[in-house]
Amino acid sequence: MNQISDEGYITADGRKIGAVMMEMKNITLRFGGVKAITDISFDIRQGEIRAIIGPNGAGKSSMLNVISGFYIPQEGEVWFHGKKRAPMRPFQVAQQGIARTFQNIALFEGMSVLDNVMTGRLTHMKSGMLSQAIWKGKAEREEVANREVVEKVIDFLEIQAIRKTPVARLPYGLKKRVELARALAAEPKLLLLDEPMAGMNVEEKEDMSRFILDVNDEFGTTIALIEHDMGVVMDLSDRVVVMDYGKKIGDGTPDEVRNNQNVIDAYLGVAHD
Ligand SMILES: Nc1ncnc2c1ncn2[C@@H]1O[C@H](COP(=O)(O)OP(=O)(O)OP(=O)(O)O)[C@@H](O)[C@H]1O
Repeated sequence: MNQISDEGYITADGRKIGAVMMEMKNITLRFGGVKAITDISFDIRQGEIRAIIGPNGAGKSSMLNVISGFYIPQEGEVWFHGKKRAPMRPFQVAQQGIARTFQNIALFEGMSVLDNVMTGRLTHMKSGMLSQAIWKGKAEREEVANREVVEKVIDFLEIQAIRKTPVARLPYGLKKRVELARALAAEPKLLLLDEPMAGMNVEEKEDMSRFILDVNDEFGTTIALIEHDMGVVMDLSDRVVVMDYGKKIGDGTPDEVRNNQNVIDAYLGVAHD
């Protein structure tokens, strides 16, 4: 990686990373007496794959929840595309182009893969029930356009064969892929992945890693992910934020983080899942 300038940097593998897309400034989040996040600042750049790592309870999911609007921090500011973000609800954050997957799969188990992925288009649907009744043509055109995006995502993630299958019948690894498909159907600018490889076998992890890299490469999607598998994190990410007990203890390229003594002491040097 070359030096980071305002415009961005070139990664070791030659990808062009752009300007800052999202900036977290001095974020503090409390749950009653528990401080989940203490005064953390970091940024995510256009086109980057950014990881957040740290031991259990470090505050990683809380941070992802702040980015996606599920939690409003008591202190600090969230900046997106150069503007300070007012406190907003998750659906408003989604409308700004931020989509996410969850640590525990959150799909509609009884619905087919196709219908689950279609729900990813909800933030793009402009026609309400009333206008659908009055302007049937417009609603139909919208439906066709939404279907096109969804079919493209289904092809891209190679899940055509299971498009009609109810999610409940799928093995775990495929469910995770369907969750990724639903998030991608929203055509996000920033994709948040909460432990995308958790519970997967080696082969499933390899598939998921490839899809994450392909999404970033093909659609230019910026990705922020939480992951415990260090091999995966170090392979996939351009830069890594390390959290411990709600504080930031490291931030840099995988190599910088790997050689950071605080990080080794708190996390990398000890056994973790
Ligand atoms: N909704 C909540 N109410 C109260 N405390 C919470 C809540 N969510 C998180 N916490 C606390 O905040 C701290 C950070 O939790 P968080 O889930 O963000 O950590 P994490 O790094 O994602 O952990 P893990 O790797 O185990 O998922 C923990 O002490 C946790 O108990």
